[in-house]
Amino acid sequence: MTMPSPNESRKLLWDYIFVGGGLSASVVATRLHKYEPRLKILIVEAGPNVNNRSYLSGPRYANLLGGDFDWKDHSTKQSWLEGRTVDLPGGKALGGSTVINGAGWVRGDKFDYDAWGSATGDARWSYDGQLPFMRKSEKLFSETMNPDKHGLDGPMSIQSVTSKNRTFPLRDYALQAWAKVGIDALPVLDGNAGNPLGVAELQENRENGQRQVAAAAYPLDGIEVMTDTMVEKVLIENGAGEEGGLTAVGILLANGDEIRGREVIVAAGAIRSPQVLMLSGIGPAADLAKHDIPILLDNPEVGNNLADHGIAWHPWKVKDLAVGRALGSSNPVFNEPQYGWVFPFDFVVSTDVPKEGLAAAIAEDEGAIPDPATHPLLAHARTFVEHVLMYAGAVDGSLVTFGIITMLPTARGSIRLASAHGQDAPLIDPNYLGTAVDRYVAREAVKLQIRYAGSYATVIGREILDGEAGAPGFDEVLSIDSTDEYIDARIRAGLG
Ligand SMILES: Cc1cc2nc3c(=O)[nH]c(=O)nc-3n(C[C@H](O)[C@H](O)[C@H](O)COP(=O)(O)OP(=O)(O)OC[C@H]3O[C@@H](n4cnc5c(N)ncnc54)[C@H](O)[C@@H]3O)c2cc1C
Repeated sequence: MTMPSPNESRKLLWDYIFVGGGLSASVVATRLHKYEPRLKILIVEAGPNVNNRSYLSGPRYANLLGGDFDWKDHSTKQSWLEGRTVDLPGGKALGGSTVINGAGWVRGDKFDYDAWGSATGDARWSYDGQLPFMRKSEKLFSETMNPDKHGLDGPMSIQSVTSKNRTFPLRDYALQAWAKVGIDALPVLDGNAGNPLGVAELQENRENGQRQVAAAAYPLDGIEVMTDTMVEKVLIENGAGEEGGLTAVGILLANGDEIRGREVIVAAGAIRSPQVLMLSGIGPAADLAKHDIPILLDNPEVGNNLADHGIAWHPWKVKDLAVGRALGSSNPVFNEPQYGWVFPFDFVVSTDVPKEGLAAAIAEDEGAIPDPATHPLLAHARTFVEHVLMYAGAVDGSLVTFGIITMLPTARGSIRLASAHGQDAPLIDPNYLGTAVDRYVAREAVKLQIRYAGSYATVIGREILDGEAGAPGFDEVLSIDSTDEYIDARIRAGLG
C-alpha cells in the first residue's frame, strides 16, 4: 500500500477509484491488482489507517463502539421500539467495520445464497457459486473439519473455541440444554458448512485473539490509498463513456479536489453508499430536489430496502456463585489469557420459528393466507434467529447474558439525505420490527430462551440459573409464565 501525493492523485487517470476503504474494497482491490498488476487503483477512505495499532486487536472490541473509529450513527425514532433511537456503529478507518466489528466468522445459510442465485438468474451468486470464494478467504484451524467446505490457505485466519483451548465451565451444560429444547448439535459443530440450523461452535476471524483488519489481511500491495479523506460525491457526465449515457468520470473530495478515473466503485458501506449516490444526483427525484441536488438519474430504489438485524440481550442470574461459572467469578480458569481474547461463549445457535404462527404473521403482513408449500418463509427451514449464551454479565460473575439476533428481517427501512453535504449523517431508518413476521420471530426467540434458561426442563434452568434479572422499568422478569404482551414489551424496550 502506498500513499499518493495530492498533486499526483489529481494528475493521474486512475483505472479504478474506490469510494471507501472497508472490507469489500480491501478484498476487491487486492484481487483486481492480482488479476492485472498494471491497473492503477486508488482507494479513498474517510478514516485513518489503523493497521498498526495493536490495541485494536484486544478482546474487548466493544470499547471501540462509540470510539474514534466509529461513525457513531443513530437511527431515526423507531415506531415499533417505543420511539427510541438506536446506536448504529460503523467503522470509519481503513478496513472499515472490520476495525470495530465482532469478528464472528459466520457463513450464511445455503438457502439464502441460493435465493440470491435465483433472484439474479446468475448461478455465481448461489451457494455453490460463492463457495470457492468463501474457501479462498479462509485459513481454517482444522484440516479435517469438512475439508471440502473450507479453505486452508486464505488470508483470514479462523479459530474456534476449542482450537484455542477454551473450556468454559458451562460448555457441556449448555449443549445438553439445547438438545433438551429440541435444537441438535450440528455435525462436528460446524455452522459454516452451508446449513447453520442447530448448535455450532463459535468461529472467529482472529489470530490468537488478534483482530484481523481487512486492509491488513488483504495488504493492498500495489494499491494507492488516501486515508483521512472524505469523498463528497461521484462525478458523473453525460456521454463521457464509450457507450454514451451517464458515466462516472471520477470523484469530488470534501476538500474540493477532483480525482479522475475510468471506473468508480462505491464501497462506502450500507449506510453511506446510498448517501454518496444521492449526493451525486442518483436517487429518488423528490428527495434530491428537497436538497437542491441536480437530478441525473431518478432512481427511487436508491436508499430503499435497508435490511438490518436487531439484537436483544437479557441477563440471567447464576446460582452458587462460589462454583465459578461466569467471567468475573473467582474461577482460576478465567485467568488463563485465552479466555480474555474473545467473546465468552461457546456456541452460535441458529433456529427456525414455528411455522403455524409464522403463517399467521405473514397473512397479517401480506393480507392473504400464504401457501405453506410455496411461500419462501414457510416451504423450507430457514435461519431466523441466532442465540448466544454469553458467560458474562456482572463484575462478580453473578450473571450470564442471553442474546437473540434476528437474522432474517422482512421489514425494510431506508436511508434518506439529511442535507446536501456528505459530512452530515443521513437519516437512517432500519424500521426494526416493522412487520408482524419480525415481531413474531423476536417473540418466539425470547420464548425459546425462556424454555432454555428459565424452565426446570433443562439443566441450565434447573441447576445453573436462578431466573432472569429483569430490566429497568419492569416489575416482572422473563419466566415461563410471561405473557406475549410482556415479552413484546421487553423486546420493544431492549432490541437495538
Ligand atoms: C459493531 C459491528 C459488529 C459487527 N460484527 C460482525 C461480526 O461479528 N461478523 C461479521 O461477519 N460481520 C460483522 N459486522 C459486519 C461487517 O463488519 C460488515 O458487513 C462489513 O464490514 C461490511 O463491509 P463494507 O465494505 O460494505 O463496509 P465497511 O467495512 O463498513 O467499509 C466502508 C468504508 O467506507 C468508508 N466511507 C464511508 N463513506 C465514505 C466517504 N464519503 N468517503 C470516504 N470513505 C467513506 C468508511 O469509513 C468505511 O471504512 C459487524 C459490523 C459492526 C458495525
